Amino acid sequence: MACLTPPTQRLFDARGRRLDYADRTLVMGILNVTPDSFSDGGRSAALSDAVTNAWRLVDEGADILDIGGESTRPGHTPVPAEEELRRVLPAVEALAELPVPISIDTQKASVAEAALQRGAAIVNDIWGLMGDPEMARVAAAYDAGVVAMHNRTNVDPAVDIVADIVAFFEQSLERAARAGIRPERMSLDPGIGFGKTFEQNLRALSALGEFVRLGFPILLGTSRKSLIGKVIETTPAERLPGTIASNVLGIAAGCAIIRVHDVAAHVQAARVTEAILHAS
Ligand SMILES: Nc1nc2c(c(=O)[nH]1)N=C(COP(=O)(O)OP(=O)(O)O)CN2
Ligand SMILES: Nc1ccc(C(=O)O)cc1
Repeated sequence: MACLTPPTQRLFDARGRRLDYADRTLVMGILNVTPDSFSDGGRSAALSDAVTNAWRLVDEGADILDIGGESTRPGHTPVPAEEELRRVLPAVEALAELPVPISIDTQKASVAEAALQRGAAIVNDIWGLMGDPEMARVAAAYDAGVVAMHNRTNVDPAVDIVADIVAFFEQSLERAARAGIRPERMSLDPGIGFGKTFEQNLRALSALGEFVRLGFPILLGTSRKSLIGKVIETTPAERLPGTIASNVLGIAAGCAIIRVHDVAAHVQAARVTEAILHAS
């Protein structure tokens, strides 16, 4: 199988924006320019709010800014490409001078390409290059970084989710290799909250070390998600403590990137976690 071999250095390289995760976890700040995202919908839908919130996330210590124009929460209504472009492109353009790389959170190759043309550096695909058939080609053409997230169309409680995630990653890496994407450009994400039962989400979180051992940077996205509300009844706005708990364990397991709404709190949590890990 034409699978990518893992990079030799702990560097995630997106269009020359080198993200070093050897000594510290990278924090990806979430900017949803949507009216309906599950926890921050509407907060950055107006361009002036998007710009203000983006700079705040960077001031708080975000290493990457993830811009999304379609909520993919369970039960979401799909957004046509024209509408998604109308939402994300002004934000990508207005934030081109940001000191951190922009990642475009989209499942559409046309949206990814338009954002890459305007300076985005990373494609964050919730279908791990296995959805839109043009996605891998577009990422390769721009030498973009890629976040390949595991997902499933059907939730199946009987599936061994860890084996399913590893098999999916292998297929994503094969697609990436075929399209000419370099190993240093790839990161993998188990897709917490996507196509999984509550038990499977917990199982995936408890097996992060197995994904880390594949050798590619692992991105973890648990921020304010419903699995936290299932453990302890809370609204999304009340889930920061549970989010931090999951990310601290993710860092201890070797994850390279955490994707979060609450950047300042996670920068502090990450630095303290790393200080303790380095002392041992
Ligand atoms: N790579 C990756 N991408 C993601 C992930 C994730 O875990 N990993 N979670 C999301 C859901 O969170 P968001 O706050 O963006 O919610 P929304 O889908 O309602 O906009 C959206 N995008
Ligand atoms: N896009 C998503 C948004 C939210 C969740 C969740 O709360 O589990 C999952 C996916």
